[in-house]
Amino acid sequence: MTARFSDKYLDLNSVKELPDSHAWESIDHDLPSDGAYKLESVPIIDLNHKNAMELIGSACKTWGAFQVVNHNISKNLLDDIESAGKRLFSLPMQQKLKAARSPDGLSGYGVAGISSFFPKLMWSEGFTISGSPLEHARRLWPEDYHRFCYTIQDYESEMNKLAERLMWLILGSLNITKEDINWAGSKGDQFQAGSSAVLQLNCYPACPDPDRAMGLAAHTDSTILTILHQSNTSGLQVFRQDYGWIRVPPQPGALVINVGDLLHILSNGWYPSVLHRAVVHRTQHRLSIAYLYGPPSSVKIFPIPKLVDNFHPPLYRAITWNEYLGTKAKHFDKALRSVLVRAPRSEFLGAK
Ligand SMILES: C=C1C[C@]23C[C@H]1CC[C@H]2[C@@]12CCC[C@@](C)(C(=O)O1)[C@H]2[C@@H]3C(=O)O
Ligand SMILES: O=C(O)CCC(=O)C(=O)O
Ligand SMILES: [Fe+2]
Repeated sequence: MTARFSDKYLDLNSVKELPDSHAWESIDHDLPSDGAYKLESVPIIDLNHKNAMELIGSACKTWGAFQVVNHNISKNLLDDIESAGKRLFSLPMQQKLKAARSPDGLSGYGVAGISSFFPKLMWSEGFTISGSPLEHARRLWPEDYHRFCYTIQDYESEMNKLAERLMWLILGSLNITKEDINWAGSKGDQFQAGSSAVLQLNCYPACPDPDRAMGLAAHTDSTILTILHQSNTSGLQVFRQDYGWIRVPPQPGALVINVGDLLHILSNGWYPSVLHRAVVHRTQHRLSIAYLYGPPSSVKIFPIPKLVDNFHPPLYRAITWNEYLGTKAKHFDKALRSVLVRAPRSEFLGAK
């Protein structure tokens, strides 16, 4: 079912009643923490802690996500990127549409790419930046596009350093060192060279009927890891087996780290990618900025040989980030399964 153009580009900020195009059926809003017992949320890890690596390893295994503090990203930069996002989303709709994402492109303004897999539209707007933001920024602010571009550049370069540091901490917790991965190089310079990250700005306007609306539907990220900066408004939830949806409360200055599908493959299934979603509010709007970090786009990703032995055969075949994004665009939540080496047993094939 495809939504009409007018639904897809509805100005959510001016809608007084939830339209049918955005009204979801049966959203599971019952959180275990609302009930009789409280389950804590993803751990908050101090990167200066002497056991940071072990703490991160155990968070990746049990949650597939954690928050970090003492990450060395300045408050100024976090505030700047948030203001840049606010400035963008508060532009009039006809201005934002000048930078609309083209049907076959990654970059630009529009609904989340995964929208086509759901019968209803999400209560959010997105702006995706892959490569230089110049062309789109010029269309948004013909007179004053530099400021936006500088902020994006600063933010991406700081995030790249943090993402790399986190990747080595995560892999380190599995006893993997820089010598075990040739594409990342001992200096990690290939990562710098290949444009290997995408920046996603998400805006969730206040919603007249939040219980029947979905900000961003449940998904895993097609990345090695994602660094998420959520403004001081709640909304992010992660799914934990046997418990259900758990809130990830905003913690001032902390960044949320998600394990993505490519790390799931690299770790041969030791660190599963985390299913997550964003819900919306009646009165508060919310902004989030996701730094989606991956390998150079044409490097083959496969289970790290050190993690493979007779008892742990490789679960996934080799695939590049580019190929994986194509697979995700086609199979969405069945993408990871389609990269499995062995065909899944028939009972796992599901109805579709
Ligand atoms: C590099 C990426 C990763 C993408 C696709 C492409 C550009 C935009 C990313 C997101 C961002 C929003 C959630 C998501 C699920 C979406 O719809 O677009 C992400 C998706 C993925 O992680 O699969
Ligand atoms: O807004 C959020 O908290 C989640 C965003 C997200 O999952 C994404 O951009 O991939
Ligand atoms: Fe995500």
